[in-house]
Amino acid sequence: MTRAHPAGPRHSDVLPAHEAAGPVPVGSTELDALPAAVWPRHAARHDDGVVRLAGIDVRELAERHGTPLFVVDEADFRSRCRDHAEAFGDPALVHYASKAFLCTEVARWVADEGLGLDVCSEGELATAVRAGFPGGRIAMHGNNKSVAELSAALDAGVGKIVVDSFAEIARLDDLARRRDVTADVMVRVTVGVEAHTHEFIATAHEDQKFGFSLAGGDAAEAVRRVLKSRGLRLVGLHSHIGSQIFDSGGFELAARRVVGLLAEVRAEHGDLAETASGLIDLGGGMGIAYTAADQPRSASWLAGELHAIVRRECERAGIPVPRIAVEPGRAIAGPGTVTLYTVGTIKDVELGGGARRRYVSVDGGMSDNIRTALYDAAYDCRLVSRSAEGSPGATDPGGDRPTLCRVVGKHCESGDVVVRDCWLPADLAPGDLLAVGATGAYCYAMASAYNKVPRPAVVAVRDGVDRTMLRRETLDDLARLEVL
Ligand SMILES: Cc1ncc(COP(=O)(O)O)c(C=O)c1O
Ligand SMILES: N[C@@H](CCCC[NH3+])C(=O)O
Repeated sequence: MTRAHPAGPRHSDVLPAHEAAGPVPVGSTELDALPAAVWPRHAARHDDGVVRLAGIDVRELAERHGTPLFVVDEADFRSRCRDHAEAFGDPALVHYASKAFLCTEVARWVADEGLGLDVCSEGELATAVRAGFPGGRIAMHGNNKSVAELSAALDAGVGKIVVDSFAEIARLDDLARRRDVTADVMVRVTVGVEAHTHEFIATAHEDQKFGFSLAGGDAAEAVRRVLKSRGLRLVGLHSHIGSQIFDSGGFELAARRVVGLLAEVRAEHGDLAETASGLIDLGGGMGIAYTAADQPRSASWLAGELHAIVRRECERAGIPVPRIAVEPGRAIAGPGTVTLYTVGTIKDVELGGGARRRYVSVDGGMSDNIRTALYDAAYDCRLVSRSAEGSPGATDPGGDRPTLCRVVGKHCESGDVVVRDCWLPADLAPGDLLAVGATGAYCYAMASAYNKVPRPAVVAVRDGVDRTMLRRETLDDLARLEVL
């Protein structure tokens, strides 16, 4: 086991919550700021103090669609697709990891931008198919793909299936031969890298469920079995080390080890130029800024690093340089979306020793954002329906200070926290709109209807126009599975 950069950079997902809130803002300008790395590329606070998203007043959005509301900046999403495509030199080598957020419309955007799509269930695949996503540009993942899922993938003409277990290799070979087709597969390799991220979202250390161990020899054996199977064709090797990663150390180590396996495969099986030597997929995991404390790297920087390391390792091993594919999810979907909430109640709680905490309850919570409860994630939260200017203490350093708040949801759970600590104006009041930034990845995708709270709507905004992509769940929707 190798730990990549054990003392790596600190970022908001690992900061103690009070530190994640940042220093006390000195005035309304700081309270009103929308840190550029965190907020959508087309978010701006206008002179009237109200935030516009792609030119649309957040109060209008709340009025038309209700809150909580996910607002997706379409041009932001698309521009991040392009950033990655340019960085990696070919849009088809960038597979958007649809688990971050997927609906039919988003699948169309990804198709439009020429990217590939990574799916990991029959449901994600069905959404892609419904969108008319070209099957050949889809890759299918999963550590326990069922016969039904593998069959659906073959029927959809999925371009690549990333095999993850010996049972799956046999299962897929059988299904492909029955259909008289050859399935293109990649072997998912567990490279033994402990990525510097939350333990729940690290995926390349040995002790976990994904992939074939490199160190234990299973990866080499998986390659042997694929090469022996008449229904399968090996098109590359795959590694994914985890998610929300800021430094390149883990990716570098993974790349080095995958290239090492590639060299072994060539030594054992000869020149597979048309097949395994052609492609390595280094997965997703690129970190984004959730608060101003986070400093994510650009796609072009990461692409430069990965290309350099793969080239160097291939030269050292004396093998041809493969193409490099990646699967960013969060880095494409995350920063362009915000969640709008309406403040419902405000409560000050004595903590002892004179300390107090202000609980600000909003109309959503852990059902639309489980990441805070699950990973202790930090978020940037702002008052967006008006400026903090005029709020007591916001402009007068001698007056009441901006208040350190905990933004909580409406669920029957004390861990129902949306933003553990953030500074908000002292005069925040019921009816004010708050927005939480960078909620495009793994928020709606992991939403639930806990406490029978309906899931929010998701709207796309672009050039002053808003469009509902997913309508708000209704009480009737919640009852639709009941068999009476
Ligand atoms: C195999 C695979 N690829 C890509 C991703 C996308 O990760 P991220 O959204 O962090 O880029 C994941 C999720 O961690 C994954 O499991
Ligand atoms: N759901 C996680 C990431 C796991 C990604 C899937 N392998 C998150 O919110 O950060």
